[in-house]
Amino acid sequence: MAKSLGHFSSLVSFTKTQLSRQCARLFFRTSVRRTVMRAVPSILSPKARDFSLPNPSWGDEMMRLYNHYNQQGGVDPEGGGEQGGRWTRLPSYNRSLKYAIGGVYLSKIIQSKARLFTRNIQQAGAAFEYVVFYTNDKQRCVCVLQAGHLLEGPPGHVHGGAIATMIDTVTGSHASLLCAPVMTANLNVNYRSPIPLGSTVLIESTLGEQEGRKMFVSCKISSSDGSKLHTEATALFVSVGVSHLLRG
Ligand SMILES: CCCCCCCC(=O)SCCNC(=O)CCNC(=O)[C@H](O)C(C)(C)COP(=O)(O)OP(=O)(O)OC[C@H]1O[C@@H](n2cnc3c(N)ncnc32)[C@H](O)[C@@H]1OP(=O)(O)O
Repeated sequence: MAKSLGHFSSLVSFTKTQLSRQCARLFFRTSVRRTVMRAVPSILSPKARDFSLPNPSWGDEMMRLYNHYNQQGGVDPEGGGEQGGRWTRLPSYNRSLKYAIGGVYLSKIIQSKARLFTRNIQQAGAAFEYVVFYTNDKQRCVCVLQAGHLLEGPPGHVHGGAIATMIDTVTGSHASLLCAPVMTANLNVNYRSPIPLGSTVLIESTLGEQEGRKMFVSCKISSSDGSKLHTEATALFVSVGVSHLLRG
């Protein structure tokens, strides 16, 4: 009896060892497969996430203005006419590199941890929620911005640096539509009235003179109903070669 029990326990321990080896192999195989299956689409995927699409953090005013500009054939509220009167949404990625051909792949190779300043907060609605639209003739852009609680400067209001960041982003995106890549050479900001934290505002960018590689762009931020002027700015962008960016 004791002998047969001994046989039984050694059989159990043998089976256990075999089983654990099999399990380990299986686990290794499935986890490797899982890792590869997860990595492959992200490496091969030609699509980058577009951050300018609505998410649940967008409030009523943000959604109302998004729908207003996003409507097919939505017209310019200031009556820009047939040519400049229709708005097209500009996609927005977490690296400007992703706008380039093959940029999704390049962003995995070049400084893969780098992220666009305005698109690097994980929590939706906590910082910059925005969408940019441009007119067909590319003379004007409008950005609908919902300023989240992490952008505080003076109590209850948006930080001046965050405002300048959004002006640089909108005017820079505008200039890039016409002649990418560009770099900001000069930015002048006049703060006229504070922007309440959590509010939705309109950032309007208008193309000014173009002189060779130089592009002058003006910009204003107003309350979503247009009744209050918050900020005015002018910016100069200089178009640069890719080598200028790589030179650092
Ligand atoms: C999708 C998200 C978009 C976000 C967009 C964000 C854009 C950014 O924030 S870029 C980052 C901040 N900017 C920088 O770091 C730029 C640093 N500066 C530079 O790299 C260079 O000085 C640069 C590219 C601006 C100009 O250099 P370079 O290409 O050698 O041009 P350069 O020959 O000096 O000047 C070209 C013209 O611009 C004029 N210019 C250059 N800088 C300035 C300036 N600060 N003020 C006025 N004019 C200027 C020059 O006088 C010259 O004019 P002209 O042709 O009439 O003689």
